[in-house]
Amino acid sequence: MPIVSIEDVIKIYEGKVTHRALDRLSFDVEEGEFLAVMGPSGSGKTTLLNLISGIDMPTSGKVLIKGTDPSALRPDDLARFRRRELGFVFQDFNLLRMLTVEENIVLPLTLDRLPVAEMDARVKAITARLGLEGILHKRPDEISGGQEQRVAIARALVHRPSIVLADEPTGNLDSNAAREVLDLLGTINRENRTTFIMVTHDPIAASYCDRVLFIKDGAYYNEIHKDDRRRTFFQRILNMLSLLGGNVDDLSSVRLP
Ligand SMILES: Nc1ncnc2c1ncn2[C@@H]1O[C@H](COP(=O)(O)OP(=O)(O)OP(=O)(O)O)[C@@H](O)[C@H]1O
Repeated sequence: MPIVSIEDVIKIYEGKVTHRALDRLSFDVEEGEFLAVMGPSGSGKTTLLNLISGIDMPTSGKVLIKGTDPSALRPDDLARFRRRELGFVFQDFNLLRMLTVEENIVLPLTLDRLPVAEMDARVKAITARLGLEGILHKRPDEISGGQEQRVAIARALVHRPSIVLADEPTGNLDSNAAREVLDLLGTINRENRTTFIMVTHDPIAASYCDRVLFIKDGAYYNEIHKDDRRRTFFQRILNMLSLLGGNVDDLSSVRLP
């Protein structure tokens, strides 16, 4: 059974002007997959992540996460379901500036009222894994962007979610920090079999994934699967983006590092 199923989903925003942000979109994500979602600006990528995370509901069609329809859950159950099953990584890190690195990472566990010894053990394990031991008592303003994103990833993983949703996780990083973060996500994906769904505009970031799904005007456009070599996969992603058109950055300047 797929871990995420998007079944004929339509999302219409009602307002002064109604807007169909997703248009009969269907696809599955398999457990342990690392999926990138790409598409021009306004094609519905964030809307899709909001539906998967249960922040918003489809107008019609179904979103199933491990067979559960989040929109059918009561608010308390939905909150618990999101905390247990999902982790989130954002472009701007979303760390709490007043808290230390360690406090930011432990935060999701305090919401689940785990015993202190269990929380300590989990924070130790994840910070060792992500190489954050040396900065646990620093605050976000005292560390680099790449370190901030690693802290955000530790926070997303500390409660061992089955799915991590990442919205432009490398959008605010320089190319070296971006590569480190992508390598880290890839390692976690392989070793823990955590499923990743990553929205990105960046073909280099997408080339780290197993599959890239392209959407246009809220509808499925195409998808490509990784082959043996990242360089040729990257080139195929670029080709698809140029076919897709829309507001895609000047691709002629993009080169695989
Ligand atoms: N709350 C809302 N009310 C009305 N329209 C909305 C709302 N949120 C998004 N939209 C519209 O729905 C469409 C899809 O938006 P969405 O943010 O999902 O696109 P996106 O692919 O994530 O874009 P970007 O790459 O620029 O972040 C856009 O045309 C947007 O203007």
